[in-house]
Amino acid sequence: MRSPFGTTATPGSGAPQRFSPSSPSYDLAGKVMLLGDSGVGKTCFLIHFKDGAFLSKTFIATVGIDFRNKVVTVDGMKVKLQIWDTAGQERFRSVTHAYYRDAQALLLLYDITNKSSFDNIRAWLTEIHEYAQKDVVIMLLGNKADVSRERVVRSEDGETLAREYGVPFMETSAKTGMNVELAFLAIARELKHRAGRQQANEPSFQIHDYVESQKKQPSCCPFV
Ligand SMILES: Nc1nc2c(ncn2[C@@H]2O[C@H](COP(=O)(O)OP(=O)(O)OP(=O)(O)O)[C@@H](O)[C@H]2O)c(=O)[nH]1
Repeated sequence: MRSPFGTTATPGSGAPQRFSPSSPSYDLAGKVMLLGDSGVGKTCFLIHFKDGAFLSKTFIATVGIDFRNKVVTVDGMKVKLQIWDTAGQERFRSVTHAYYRDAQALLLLYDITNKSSFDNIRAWLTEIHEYAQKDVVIMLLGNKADVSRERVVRSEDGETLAREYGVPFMETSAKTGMNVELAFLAIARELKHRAGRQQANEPSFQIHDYVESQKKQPSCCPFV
């Protein structure tokens, strides 16, 4: 039986189990998908998290879907994130829909320098509600926060939209790395929390509070 977190589960128990020493070197695993319009920076976001590097300026649109694994440590627990990078182009949508169903978390990106990528977020959320699990963790990310001169979406607008849908929000930069790791760490902590892996003395985890307390703001926001 497959557990909702991809870990080995005792048949009938339903709960994720700790891996034995002979099993892979992580305690918990989860599937995360990157979604958003073409060109918002999903591939760069993943590459920055995985390799700490920013890809060249050449934009090569993702074809179909691809994934990378990375293990992060949260309070001594190793959480393997299987991160799926989807193609933002409309013509690949039917392919990516098939992958929504067993994702535990979705990072939904728009580009702060591209208004239509922000305007399309509602349509993305409609698709998510149609195809993803009801309790999927969603985080809204306004990417390319490093290019403040070309900003056309105010940070407040991202915050208002996120509040409307009850999801955490932050601005990010796949170029400088601003809030990139934080987004994945917040997801890993939430997965750990949902799997009931809190220590007895740990306070209950609230993803909104965690993101709000940890996120960095862009150094200057001269948007008028
Ligand atoms: N300045 C800046 N440029 C970025 C950032 N993230 C991505 N880019 C650039 O934006 C372009 C598109 O980035 P990708 O990561 O390929 O976009 P994508 O969302 O994966 O696009 P699809 O694969 O078509 O869905 C590339 O030229 C990147 O170099 C960022 O945070 N800041």
